[in-house]
Amino acid sequence: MTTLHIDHTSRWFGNVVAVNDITMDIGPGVTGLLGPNGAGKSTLINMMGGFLPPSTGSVTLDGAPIWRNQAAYKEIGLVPEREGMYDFLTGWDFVLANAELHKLSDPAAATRKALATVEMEQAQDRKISTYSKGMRQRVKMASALVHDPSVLLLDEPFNGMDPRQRMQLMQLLRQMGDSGRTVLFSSHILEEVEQLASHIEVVVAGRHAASGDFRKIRRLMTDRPHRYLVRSSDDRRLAAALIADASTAGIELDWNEKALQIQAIDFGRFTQVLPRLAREHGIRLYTVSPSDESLESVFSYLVAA
Ligand SMILES: Nc1ncnc2c1ncn2[C@@H]1O[C@H](COP(=O)(O)OP(=O)(O)OP(=O)(O)O)[C@@H](O)[C@H]1O
Repeated sequence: MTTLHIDHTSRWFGNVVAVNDITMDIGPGVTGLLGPNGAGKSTLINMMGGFLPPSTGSVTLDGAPIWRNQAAYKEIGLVPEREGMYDFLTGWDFVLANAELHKLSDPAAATRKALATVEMEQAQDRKISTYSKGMRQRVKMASALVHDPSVLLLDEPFNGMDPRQRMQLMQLLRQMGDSGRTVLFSSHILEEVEQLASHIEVVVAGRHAASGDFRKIRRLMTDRPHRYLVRSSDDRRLAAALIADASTAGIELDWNEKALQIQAIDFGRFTQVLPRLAREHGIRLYTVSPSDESLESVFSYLVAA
């Protein structure tokens, strides 16, 4: 078993609280760390990878603190988000350098194996400066895998990849999860996480917002109250008819937009009731549009829940 345990962990930078009292366990298989930009995902991953100490709380691997623990570093591979690499090196040299840093007994053999795992043998002797985004990502991956770690952490690994590269990486991560490794990757895209992760942890504004399989997270996100902006031929009459219905929790007249702002608590029912009531009262609907569909608002709802 290889389990990361994050226990009441916070991390701040000056006045900025990047991670705020988070507790979670990450075990074998593929876990998705989902959250909008600035949620604290990279900070969490850097603490799990031993690149950053927590300000308070603890981050451990099978019970042992990770920060400045060489034994733990041998078990962990980290693929960072940043693009900065040594462009003048070849892919081979880049991965070999990491194998040597880990003081592996046969660095060349380990490098060969890692580059084969990510199918980069063909391009291994080219300079990194000539690589595409996907190739760079794969070489970073090989470098993180060269010491055969049981925990693999990836920060936004799918950013900027084309669909084919994305599928290849998903397949590789799935295989690693199936083979008993602990694989954690961060993303701000729910669909990406759904496709790959058997378990999802959601963080928002430095806090832990939800955890579960994708069905649970999807349900949490679609069951939330929805806000709609509605324009019609008779907003006042429509508001009076709607407020009597249980699907609606609140209605405001928005003077700027010259429209109704409607808070629907039963999404399914509301989408049926609105056109029916409009028809019954002879009201024409001009606009019906969600006014809070941004990922941020969905995430904020999860935090408040
Ligand atoms: N070294 C640092 N110094 C100061 N502030 C930092 C530092 N690292 C992160 N932060 C701040 O901490 C917060 C969380 O950042 P973090 O990079 O962990 O989030 P993220 O979820 O990975 O977002 P993104 O996907 O945009 O990188 C942000 O407000 C960020 O500006």
